[in-house]
Amino acid sequence: MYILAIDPGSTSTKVGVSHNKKLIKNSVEHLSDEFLKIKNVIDQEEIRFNNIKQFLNENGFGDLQFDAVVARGGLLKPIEGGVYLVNDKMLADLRNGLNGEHPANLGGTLAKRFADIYGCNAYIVDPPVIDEMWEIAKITGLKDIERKSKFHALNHKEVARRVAENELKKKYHDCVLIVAHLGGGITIGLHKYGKVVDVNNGLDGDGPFAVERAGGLPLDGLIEYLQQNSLDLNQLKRIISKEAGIYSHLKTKNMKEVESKYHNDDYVKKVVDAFIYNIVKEIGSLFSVAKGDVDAVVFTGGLAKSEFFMSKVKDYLKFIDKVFVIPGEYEIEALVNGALRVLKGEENAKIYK
Ligand SMILES: Nc1ncnc2c1ncn2[C@@H]1O[C@H](COP(=O)(O)OP(=O)(O)O)[C@@H](O)[C@H]1O
Ligand SMILES: CCCC(=O)OP(=O)(O)O
Repeated sequence: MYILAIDPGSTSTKVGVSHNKKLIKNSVEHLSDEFLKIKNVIDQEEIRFNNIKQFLNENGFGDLQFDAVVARGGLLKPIEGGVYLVNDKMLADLRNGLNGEHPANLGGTLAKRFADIYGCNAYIVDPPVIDEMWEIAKITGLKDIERKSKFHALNHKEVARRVAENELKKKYHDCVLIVAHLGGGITIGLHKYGKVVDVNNGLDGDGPFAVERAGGLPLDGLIEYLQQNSLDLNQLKRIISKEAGIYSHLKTKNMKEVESKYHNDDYVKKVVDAFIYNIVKEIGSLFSVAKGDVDAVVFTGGLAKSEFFMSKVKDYLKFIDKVFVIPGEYEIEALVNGALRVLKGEENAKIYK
């Protein structure tokens, strides 16, 4: 069976072509001035579609007859985890940015365009809005405001399954894990018996600050900041999700560069130490609500590739028996596996309503 997997990021789209347990992965870069000028994510669809098509043609995949096209889904309404058929309702919600703006909104629309060419189905798997959160974890100190589940669900679930099966020799559904995805955004979630029962919203200002994201902010400071800088809400949202975090302090999103300056620049050291402090604080809070009954803590994402950052967090976590590092992300693998489960009849595709 041939499967095409599509995972849109901010300036690239990761593409996977899978056939009989072989997987070829590549990152298709969108670097044209025309692309970089586009303000709304959803308006990037045409360029991304053409770039992916060009990649398939140039790499000998142009004539393949795919059996399914599968993509990282976007900011839909909150739904349970699983594989979903891309339908008209989903396409409309993705195009309208129902629950926010994110490159993953293009996953479903691109998958559908390619699937229509091959005459097969398009699917999404575990989009960032899957919501398995305990009700207690959603209640905040203001009646009308609820915490939302928006996280790197696809990679969280895949690495959690891998650690459960390969390291702990248990089923994912029998484990309690704290998974920390450390990338441009950071999400740290408590996986209890197969469900992500508490996790910080990695996009909109919750949890630890990340490479480009603000995380939770003191409200009085935020109100003053909004007034002093005369910002409208869209500008504020952009700052919180793209121009905050490490970037707001150090004016770079390249954490290798940050790492190289740590020992020679006092301000870099101060910010990085605070960055690590906030990550382990979030892990500690989940450890507490799990009453300390945790099989393992798992680190993943781009920053988990760095021995420097990993040794700093591990230094705080000496009280936890098992800490695993699964560097990078396994989103393409998770997409292919999801589509295969449906094609083999092991799982039914859910219908988005
Ligand atoms: N080997 C490494 N050492 C330190 N930082 C790294 C390394 N590899 C990637 N990063 C950092 O990880 C971040 C990107 O992580 P990634 O999970 O790829 O993010 P995203 O998918 O959110 O863009 C960047 O800030 C990048 O500089
Ligand atoms: C937290 C929701 C998904 C997300 O933020 O993904 P990226 O960090 O890859 O933008």
